[in-house]
This record gives sequence, C-alpha cells and structure tokens, in this order.
Amino acid sequence: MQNTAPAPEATVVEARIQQHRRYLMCRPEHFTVSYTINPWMEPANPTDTALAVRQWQALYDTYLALGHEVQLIDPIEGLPDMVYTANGGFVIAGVAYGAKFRFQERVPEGPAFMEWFRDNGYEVVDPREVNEGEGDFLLVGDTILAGTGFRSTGDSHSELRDVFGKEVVSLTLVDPRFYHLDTAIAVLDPVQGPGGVESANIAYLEHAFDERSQAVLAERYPDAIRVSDADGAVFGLNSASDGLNVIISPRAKGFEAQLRERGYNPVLVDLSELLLGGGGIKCCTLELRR
Ligand SMILES: CN(C)C(=N)NCCC[C@H](N)C(=O)O
Repeated sequence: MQNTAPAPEATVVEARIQQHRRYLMCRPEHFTVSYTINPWMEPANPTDTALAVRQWQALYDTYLALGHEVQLIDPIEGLPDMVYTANGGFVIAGVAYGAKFRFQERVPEGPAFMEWFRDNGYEVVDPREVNEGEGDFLLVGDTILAGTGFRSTGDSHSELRDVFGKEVVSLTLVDPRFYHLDTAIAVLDPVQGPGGVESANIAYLEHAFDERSQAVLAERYPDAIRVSDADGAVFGLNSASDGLNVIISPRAKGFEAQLRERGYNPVLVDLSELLLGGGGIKCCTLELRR
C-alpha cells in the first residue's frame, strides 16, 4: 500500500554569522541609585558598587573573549548612570549624534560623551532635540527604529533622519517599565553581505508598544521572536548580539530557548546590580560604528 502520510517538516535552522563589534563602556565606579527617574530605581534600597563593578567586568571580559573591541570612557563622580553608555549617543559611520537627556540628573552626561567622541576622532552632531541615544535608536539593517513615549521626543526622530539620511521608523512605547526602546526590542542580526545588508531580524515585547507600532513591527518583521512579559521584565531583550552570540540575562529563560531554536548562541551574563538603576546588558554597551 502506498504511504500517503506527508513527510515530516524539516526544521531549517539558519547558519548564523558572527560580526566584529566595537563598543564603548564605562566602569561603574560611582554606581549607586540616588534618585528615581524610572520605575526600577528605588534609592531606599542599598546598592553594592563593588558587585556592580564585578558584574560589569564579566560583561567586558565576555566581549573581549568573543573577539570584540571595547573602548572606555572615564566615569565621572556624581553621574552614577554614566555606566549606561548606550544612552550617550548614536554612532553610524564615524558620525556621533549626541544625547540630550530628558532628566536634569543625567544632563551633564551629554557633553561628557560628546567630548569623548570628539577626542576619539568622531564627527559630533550636537543635538537640538531631547534624545537618549542608542537607548531609543536601534539600527536594524539599514533602517533606524526610533522609540518615543518616555524619553526621546518625536522631534529627535526627524533630527536623526536629517543627520544620517536613513529611513527612521518611529515606535511609541506605552509601558513605563520599558521606557527605552532597547528594553523592548533586541536587534539580532544585521548581516552585511557584499551587496549591503542581507538580512536583519529582531526580538521584541509586543505589548510594550501602542497598537500602531505593534502593527508596524508585525508587518516589517514577520519572523521576529516575540518574547514573554516575564522575559521582558528581567530585561531579557536588553541584550547585545554579534549575529551569532547573543549576550542575555540568565533570568530570561524563555528567550534563551527561543534563541537556541533559531540557531543563535545565548551567552549568559548577570547584571542584577545594574538592574537596580533600571539598565541591563545593552544599556551598558554603545556600539561604535566607524
Ligand atoms: C535600556 N535602558 C533602560 C537603557 N538604555 N538605559 C538605562 C538607563 C538607566 C538610568 N537610570 C535612566 O533611567 O536613565
């Protein structure tokens, strides 16, 4: 008798390609939580600066072990959030669009980062509009996804478009726990081929966005990984990917499994102490694109 049962579907796992990265980080020597500008910060809870430094060092060592390059900006006393370098600007092709922070407590960080960029050979664009750098702007392939709702303004998205001449897609965040775009979206793999960007994918937390933005993301990224609230709430998406290795929080168990299924290599680094300031792996990592 002829067997008419359909052949079992083969699971195709794409081969992932590691890309070299250059990052800017800041040792959290002055880390503490002395004010509240996001729902995670609770000045009454004690912080352990030595532990924050050890955890940060583990992230730094991980990047080096994976073959990436890390540059450092000196921490400044009285600016405890400077460890979250992702907020210090947005850099593409040697051009650094500076940050202009929403809250007074972080305002002095803007010029400090711009000075570092200048001293290190970047062309600096002094921003007119309030924006918190790569915390709210993510390069996915050749498109910039730009967050608003809590920190960066919609006007900064227009400024960003003028500065880089790229497509900028505005997305509105609605859940105060996910106040920067990089808490709600992880960029997984902008793969550059000889003819430009060949593929780009993301992971995201759907309900961190308003309905319009959810529709935009669903249409643009049909293959995206959608993560659970539980994984989002431990800053699972606040991760750094080199196209193959994805550095994530060890608490994001579901996301870890989803990444493995897709052929990525999750690398677990615990930044629990820095979570007290409302930041995770990606927040401590600014990509320097030459
Ligand atoms: C992903 N996130 C949140 C970041 N990119 N940055 C962390 C900033 C934390 C700082 N206390 C603040 O509230 O600004």
